Amino acid sequence: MTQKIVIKLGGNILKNLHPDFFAQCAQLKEQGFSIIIVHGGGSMISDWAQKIGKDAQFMNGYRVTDQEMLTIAEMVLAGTVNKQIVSKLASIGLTAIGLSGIDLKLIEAKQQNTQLGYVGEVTKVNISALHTILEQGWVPVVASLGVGTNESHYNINADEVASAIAQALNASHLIMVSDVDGIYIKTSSERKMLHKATPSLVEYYIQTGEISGGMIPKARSSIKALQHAVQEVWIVNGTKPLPFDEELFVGTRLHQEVSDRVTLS
Ligand SMILES: Nc1ncnc2c1ncn2[C@@H]1O[C@H](COP(=O)(O)OP(=O)(O)O)[C@@H](O)[C@H]1O
Ligand SMILES: CC(=O)N[C@@H](CCC(=O)OP(=O)(O)O)C(=O)O
Repeated sequence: MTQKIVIKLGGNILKNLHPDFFAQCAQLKEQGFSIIIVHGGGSMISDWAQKIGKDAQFMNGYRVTDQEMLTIAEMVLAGTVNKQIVSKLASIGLTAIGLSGIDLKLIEAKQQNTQLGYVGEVTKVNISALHTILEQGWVPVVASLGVGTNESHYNINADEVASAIAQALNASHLIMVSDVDGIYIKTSSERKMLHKATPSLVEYYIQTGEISGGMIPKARSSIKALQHAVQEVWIVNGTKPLPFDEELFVGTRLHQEVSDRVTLS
């Protein structure tokens, strides 16, 4: 079976993605990997909300989403952002199909927390729909929305959608492309990048408050993916080329606890 790589694109990085990013996606496909792109667009949702005089409000990295904000999120994520990425992939010769988690009921969800309104957490990924798309050799580009029972729609953190898809597809890698080099940790005298870490270390830094804001859902989603057979999660800066050369790796590389590792002989 072909190995799968899930690539998550954060909203902040979309305007400043390294010019080679899409060509690198094409190279992965040429090398025989299936790739799945999941995207957010948090900063664009906030910009459009502001245009109609609506302030963005967050709790632990999640956007408080009332009906009006959900509508903005749907327009921005499934509309402009999704189609921009599809067009970029098409421009380098890949056949990309843009979907939101609502299409094909790709992402089923339930309300995460009543205080957040229409924010969902993933309950199910429609794997057979994704397999059908991948079997065509197409690249699915998934906007982070979900559908609940009674057809309600939800705004879902894109890191969580990417992680759920990586888990469901048994992806080998989940690559979180963000606007920071990786996870930074403050020591008494300096701010250092965490180059390699296990889930328990990441959880520790969430508890100490070193990891905060939007990095909390990213870190927790990464931990979940690793607990479900994803071999590695990378948190990398999208202004730089994807670091496929191990020697030149820049970013945070998260791997399973040593005792959890499955060795293939
Ligand atoms: N320990 C940390 N290391 C790096 N970034 C952190 C850390 N704690 C909080 N952050 C914040 O998390 C942000 C990344 O999360 P987010 O903005 O949601 O990214 P994305 O849009 O790529 O999903 C960083 O820009 C930074 O402001
Ligand atoms: C519930 C929730 O917070 N949803 C996110 C969905 C977009 C997202 O995750 O975008 P980034 O990847 O750019 O952060 C939001 O509304 O901002």
